[in-house]
Amino acid sequence: MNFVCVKDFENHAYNVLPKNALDYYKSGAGLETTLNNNEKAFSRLRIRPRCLRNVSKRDLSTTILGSKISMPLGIAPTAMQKMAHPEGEMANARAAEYYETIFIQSTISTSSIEEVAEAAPNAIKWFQLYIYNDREVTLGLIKRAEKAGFKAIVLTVDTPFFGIRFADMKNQFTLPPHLRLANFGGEKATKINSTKDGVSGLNNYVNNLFDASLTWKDVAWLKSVTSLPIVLKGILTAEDATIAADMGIAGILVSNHGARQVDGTPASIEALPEIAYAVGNRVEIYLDGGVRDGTDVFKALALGARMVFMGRPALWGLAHSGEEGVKKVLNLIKTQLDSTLAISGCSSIGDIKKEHVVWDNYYCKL
Ligand SMILES: Cc1cc2nc3c(=O)[nH]c(=O)nc-3n(C[C@H](O)[C@H](O)[C@H](O)COP(=O)(O)O)c2cc1C
Ligand SMILES: CCCCCCC(=O)C(=O)O
Repeated sequence: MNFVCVKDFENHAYNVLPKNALDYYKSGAGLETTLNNNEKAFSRLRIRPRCLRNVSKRDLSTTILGSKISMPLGIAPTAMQKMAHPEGEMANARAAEYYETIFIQSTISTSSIEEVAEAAPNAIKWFQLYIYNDREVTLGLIKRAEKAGFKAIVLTVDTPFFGIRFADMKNQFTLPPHLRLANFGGEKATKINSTKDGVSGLNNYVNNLFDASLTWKDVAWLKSVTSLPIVLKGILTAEDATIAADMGIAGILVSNHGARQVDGTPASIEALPEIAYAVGNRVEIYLDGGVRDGTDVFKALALGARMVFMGRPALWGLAHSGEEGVKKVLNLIKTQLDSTLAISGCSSIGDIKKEHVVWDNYYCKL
């Protein structure tokens, strides 16, 4: 079968992944209203194409935190990728390396920081950080990422407590026994299990080991212990974006965590405009959540994002054929973005302007 869009890879993954893994990957929090809305909200945006603009030569490259990338689409951090393919994070990072874009490695990886660095030495790698109650463990992760050549620390700020995900509770999610969280030794590497009906092993792990007392003081602490630029992932309001910008944070990743934390938050693309308006000239802004097509990338850029990331689509690519599958997914979206640029009258990423996109009610008012 010819796979021509992300949905084809998603459908394939639904047929091949074991239930425990598939449910974990695909679920959102609670009733999954926000999960559906993450994708649907993109379809409430309309592109206003401009014509007769000589688009015979086009360039999708841009710069992010000083690094040149070939297109404004990267790979978001997702945990436990070896449940999708035996090479997990290493395959994903290699695909990002091939397409000269950014790979964000999760703290909760089934390949270690060092394994990913060795597998994809030339990829632009960022490290996603969860702050553990044990600050020495946290500091150890930061120092290892610095040593391994990672270019930024992405602090996830939307997970002080773990989201309620019905399927993981029903499945009593447990990490398959042949896998471990490769950045750790001891119980932090393996103790994702559940012994109680209706309880997910993930909630046990996070609610026991992650620091739920985090405040902006801890962001200042992080700034004081690393020389790497810091990106805050999970900001959804202008107020928090303003605090981050005032603190000199390098980047904000507008995200609702793939709608996995609390149902009822806005779609990421709905939250983007107020953040871009508040701090867009002071800090780099990125977005993830529901990006499934090149037109989504175009819309997010028009509304103020400098680049976007995808989470689940890369997992569906991994489940299809590892590194090659992720490359195919990246290539599909890249081709769609190139086509959108051309047909909208843009030759470069810098040509995408906010006037290129409006919310659907714009047309009802005319
Ligand atoms: C299976 C899965 C695991 C995830 N694990 C992490 C993680 O370890 N750290 C993190 O900051 N975000 C994590 N996320 C959230 C993603 O980084 C990202 O915000 C989200 O997947 C984007 O939405 P999308 O899947 O619609 O592209 C995870 C998301 C999924 C689907
Ligand atoms: C074993 C703990 C899972 C940690 C968090 C992974 C994640 O962020 C997710 O959304 O799932």
